[in-house]
This record gives sequence, structure tokens and C-alpha cells, in this order.
Amino acid sequence: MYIKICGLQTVESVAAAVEAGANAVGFIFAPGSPRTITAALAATLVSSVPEGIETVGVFRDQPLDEVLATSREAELTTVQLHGNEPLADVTRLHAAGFRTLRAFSVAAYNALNPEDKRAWKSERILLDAVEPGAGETFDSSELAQGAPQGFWLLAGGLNPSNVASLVGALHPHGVDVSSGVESSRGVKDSMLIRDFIQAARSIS
Ligand SMILES: O=C(O)c1ccccc1NCC(=O)[C@H](O)[C@H](O)COP(=O)(O)O
Repeated sequence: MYIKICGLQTVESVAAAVEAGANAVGFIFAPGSPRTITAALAATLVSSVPEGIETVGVFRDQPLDEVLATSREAELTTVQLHGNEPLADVTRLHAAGFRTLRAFSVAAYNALNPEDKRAWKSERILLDAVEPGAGETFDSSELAQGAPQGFWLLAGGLNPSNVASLVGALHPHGVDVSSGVESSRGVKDSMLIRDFIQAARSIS
């Protein structure tokens, strides 16, 4: 079970995620979020992350040159695209040496035609609610058309109480959380991070 803890802003919350066994820590660069941080702060946080744990920058419909510049400055391993970015952007990021995650709302993923679904098949996909980072769950019956065939992460309103049952029902390769490990919007809680990771791993 691959676990990403997203929207981190402090050395303490990064340490809590790393010590609890997260596979990836995420930093928000999309503007307008209470979790948005600068590349300079991200670089400081990334420097505290041991090798082998992915450091993920989250962007939404930002120019690719800006995504690349920020990701290089922060020394990220991975770029998560959370808007309407085309596969060509993912290909350019791979060519620049970054791993990627491409987020879709379940509705947007379902709306892809079979050819597009095949094209995305070899990429790592994150399925989320419509409004990212809002702690909203999506109706899992929306996945009736089928989950992605390759590696995919479940996100959207996960928390320590619901993650095990949703993983048991939907069988993602991993999970991603932000609001569900916060004591108030944008403020991470180390205890909730530990509880979440323990619960997510309890059935895997
Ligand atoms: O977290 C944000 O504020 C955010 C803003 C803009 C684009 C993406 C954002 N978050 C992306 C994530 O990967 C979240 O962890 C994911 O949407 C799940 O969030 P939540 O439902 O709050 O657990």
C-alpha cells in the first residue's frame, strides 16, 4: 500500500509522515490553496526527506516552464498535475527526469474515450473528488465503469476512519490524503498522520 501525505508545510509534519512510513510527501504549488508554499520553503522541507521517499509537487494548469522551474528549485522527485494537463506535458516531465502523477476527478476519468484511457494506461493516475484538497469523498459507484488498469491512487475525503474500508472495497494501489489528517484547514496533525498510515496499512 503506497501512501502519500499531501499539503505539508512544516518540518514537523514532514517528519511525522516520514517516521510513520509514508511513501510520498506532497507540497502544494497550485495558487489559491491554504496549503500553497514557495519553492524555497519546499526545498528546505525536501532536504529533510530521506532518499527513497517521493517528494511530490502539486500543480494545477500552470505553465510547464513554471512547473519545471519550481520542481528543479525545490529538488522534487515527482510532479503531480491536478488540472487539464495533456499527456504531452507528462512526457516532457519524464524527459526532464521527474516521476509523475496525473490527477483526474472520477467523472473526468470516466469521460475519457477508450483510446485516451489506453494512452494514459502506463502513467500513474490519482482519482480524486471534483474539488481537490477539500476533504470531499466521491461516490464509489462512480467507479463502476472500472478503475484505471495501471497503478492508481485513491484520494478525496479519506481519513483514519474510512480509509481501510474504502481500500478494501476499491483496491487501489495506494492512497493520498490531505484534509483527513488536519486539525483545521491547512494545519496538519501528526497524530492523525500516524493514525491514517496505520489504518491504511491495516488491511494490506
Ligand atoms: O490540497 C490542495 O489544497 C490542492 C489544491 C489544488 C490542487 C490540488 C490540491 N490537492 C491535491 C491532493 O493531492 C490532495 O491530497 C487530494 O486532493 C485529496 O485531498 P483531501 O480530499 O483533502 O484529502
